[in-house]
Amino acid sequence: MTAPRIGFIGAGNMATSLIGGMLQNSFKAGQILASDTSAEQLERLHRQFGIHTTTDNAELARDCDVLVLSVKPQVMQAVCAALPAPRRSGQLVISIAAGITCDSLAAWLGADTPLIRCMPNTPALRGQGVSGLFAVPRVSAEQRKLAESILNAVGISLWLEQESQIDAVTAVSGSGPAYFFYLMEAMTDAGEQLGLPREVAERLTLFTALGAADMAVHSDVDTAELRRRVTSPNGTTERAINSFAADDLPGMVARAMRAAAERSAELSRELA
Ligand SMILES: NC(=O)C1=CN([C@@H]2O[C@H](COP(=O)(O)OP(=O)(O)OC[C@H]3O[C@@H](n4cnc5c(N)ncnc54)[C@H](O)[C@@H]3O)[C@@H](O)[C@H]2O)C=CC1
Ligand SMILES: O=C(O)[C@@H]1CCC=N1
Repeated sequence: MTAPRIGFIGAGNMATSLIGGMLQNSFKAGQILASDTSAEQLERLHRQFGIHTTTDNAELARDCDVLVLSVKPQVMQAVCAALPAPRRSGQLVISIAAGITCDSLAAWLGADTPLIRCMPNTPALRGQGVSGLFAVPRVSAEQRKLAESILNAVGISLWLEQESQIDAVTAVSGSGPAYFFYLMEAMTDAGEQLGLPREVAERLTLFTALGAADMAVHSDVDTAELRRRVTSPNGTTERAINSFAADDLPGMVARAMRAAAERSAELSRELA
């Protein structure tokens, strides 16, 4: 069987992360195509990855076995409406856009389109991505496997039973890297305020984050227990954790993630 051709419509941050991760895995540059309105963005991608690029979205729709719709939610309807119809038989469409429902995509692309909604995240670039996937019933087992092969090349993927769960996935892992980056920014700033050179504070912060995440992923015990093991009675960590608790860190996180999930659902209504 010839390698499936995968076309990314919208070649921005997330598409770049996915393409970069795929090329470090089993995918070849010759089977990946990307289109974008920005010639500059395409030139960068072509130089970086050696993939075929074009400003013509329709070319990808004609040539590819899988279309990955990776434009911003606000332009998705116009992008879908401008694609040629009917498309290749059996062509799978994967949308990674926050908040765009399968019903909307089916209305814009045709009711018989095999559709998968996916919420990836940018660590895909390093093969450390995590994605939630939801397929409409008309997607075949083979097409599900094809989607998995793309997302598993850049990390891990989890299938969802209900489409509405994508809002929660967006709040947890889609937006999640930004929360950790924000915490790392704050820890670096605080380390500098405590008298460390900025580069030293940053290095300490980043490797602590990496080490903690790696330990948690490979641990037999949960993160609460791992936290307890760092926290000596009446020691330094206890003071810091008590300070976080007094400022209601868990409540802050819950409110922020609720806001993200609500925004995802709101986008679905706004852009339907
Ligand atoms: N950035 C992230 O961490 C994540 C983003 N997403 C989703 O991925 C999608 C893309 O997000 P980003 O990559 O962050 O945005 P981005 O702005 O970096 O990329 C979007 C690209 O689409 C291009 N574009 C605009 N109009 C176009 C058109 N008519 N035809 C072809 N290309 C066009 C833009 O020039 C841009 O390069 C969004 O729908 C977002 O919800 C999903 C998960 C994570
Ligand atoms: O902020 C956003 O809307 C997109 C979706 C998840 C991450 N970035």
